[in-house]
Amino acid sequence: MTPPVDIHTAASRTVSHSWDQNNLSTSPTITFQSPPNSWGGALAHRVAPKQLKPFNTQDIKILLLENVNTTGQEILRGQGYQVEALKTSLPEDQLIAKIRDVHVIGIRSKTKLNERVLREAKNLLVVGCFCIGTNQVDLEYAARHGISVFNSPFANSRSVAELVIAEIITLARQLGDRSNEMHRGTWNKVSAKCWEIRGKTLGIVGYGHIGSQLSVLAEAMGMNVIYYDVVTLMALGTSRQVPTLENLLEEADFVTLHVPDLPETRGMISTAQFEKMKIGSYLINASRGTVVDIPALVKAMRSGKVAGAALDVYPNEPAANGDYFTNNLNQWAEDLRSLTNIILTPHIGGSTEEAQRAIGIEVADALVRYINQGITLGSVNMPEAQLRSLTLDEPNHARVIYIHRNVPGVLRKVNEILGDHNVDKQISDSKGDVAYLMADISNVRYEEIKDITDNLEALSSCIMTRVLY
Ligand SMILES: NC(=O)C1=CN([C@@H]2O[C@H](COP(=O)(O)OP(=O)(O)OC[C@H]3O[C@@H](n4cnc5c(N)ncnc54)[C@H](O)[C@@H]3O)[C@@H](O)[C@H]2O)C=CC1
Ligand SMILES: O=C(O)C(=O)COP(=O)(O)O
Repeated sequence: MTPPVDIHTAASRTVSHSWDQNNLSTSPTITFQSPPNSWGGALAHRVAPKQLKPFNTQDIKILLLENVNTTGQEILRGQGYQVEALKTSLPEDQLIAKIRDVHVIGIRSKTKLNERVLREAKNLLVVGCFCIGTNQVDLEYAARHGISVFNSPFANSRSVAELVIAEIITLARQLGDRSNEMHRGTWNKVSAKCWEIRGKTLGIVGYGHIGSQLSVLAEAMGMNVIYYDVVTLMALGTSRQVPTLENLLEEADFVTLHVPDLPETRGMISTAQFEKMKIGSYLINASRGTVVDIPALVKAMRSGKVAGAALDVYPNEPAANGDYFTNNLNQWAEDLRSLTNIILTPHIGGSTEEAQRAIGIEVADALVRYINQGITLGSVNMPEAQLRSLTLDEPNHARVIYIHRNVPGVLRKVNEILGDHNVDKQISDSKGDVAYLMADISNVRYEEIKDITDNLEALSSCIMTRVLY
């Protein structure tokens, strides 16, 4: 095909991984649509954004796992992308087979995108975590291979906080047990060891989006709130930060965990911590299953040290709904099921209509912005870079995106390559070993785009190059 001179009608692949020469698309002719209005004020501007190519949007293949909300699916389909949406996560081998083919993957908390899986993802540009946690993705490996990762940092925080409030009262009044008894036909009216929550102390471990929201709700119900966090944070209401986890455990009637999955938080609540807790206190974990040593919890509950617990998360969680909560999945599952006053829920902390809709919109918008415009605002593993959109007033402009290793001298070399053009605007930022450069250049002829791409890819620092025009 003879390329036309006008870059607006040009058809050429101008995005590539330096480590993979598989074409993302070989015949793109349709332009991208404009980003949605939900970008918000910061990105809005008066002149209509130009539709950037080179891809036929229908060439962009997206795999959505774990029942991503239809709001998100519709935004992506509205762009013309090919979207396959599955209700469950996939076993690793099936995931590998599918991920080889796609440019974008959307997941929730179950799908593990570890190095083994990502190594096979030769065409992958971007990952959307349609949830808060990103511990299921090897963020560093992804960044080093030019794959940006986005999430929704707080759209389900309120849902988790409300669930925890419900659990505090449910545990204090042994509602789960009374309800189970009634379901079995047993009337068992008791008040022994059933309490009001008014005046009791709630200890929040991790005072971030969820912990701080919970703090406000708990105080409104008359609880005293203390919290422990590795950083010093402003206390909301009359809550109080305590200096150590031990202080919190010794003082709290209810301990609730809201920390991310990190090496330091794994097994954070184990035998030594249960020993510090008050006799007859309660434990709630809606963070990650790795944070609590479950056999130690079982022991603490059998001994009466812990009067009740609510667990929403587990070290191993099944890929789909079904009768999976057995010892085959987690070796202590039957022990947990045999305890009284324990609420076991299947990781539903963020599972409300409101949260899932909001997450769908937020993450899908971020993916569209990244695919169509290269904007990394909100990325959890790339430097955040934003340039205002190219507009129809700028006909022969191109946006150069260069993801590269963060080593000295790169900018000079890139600017030599772009040197024959006027660089209208440029942004460059780094995060650890990876840097992200975006430059809008003017007076670009179609023939020059391939040269620019080839020259950038020839640099030893190159991770991935995209030229949008
Ligand atoms: N059950 C569910 O469905 C959901 C679970 N989650 C989990 O909840 C976690 C917390 O969520 P957010 O509040 O949004 O996170 P966040 O990032 O806003 O807050 C986490 C807080 O934990 C603190 N922290 C980190 N390491 C710590 C340590 N070793 N000791 C004490 N504090 C520590 C941080 O400084 C931060 O203030 C998420 O990472 C996710 O794993 C989130 C949403 C839904
Ligand atoms: O948002 C999170 O981190 C959660 O744990 C919720 O995960 P989910 O979307 O329900 O798989």
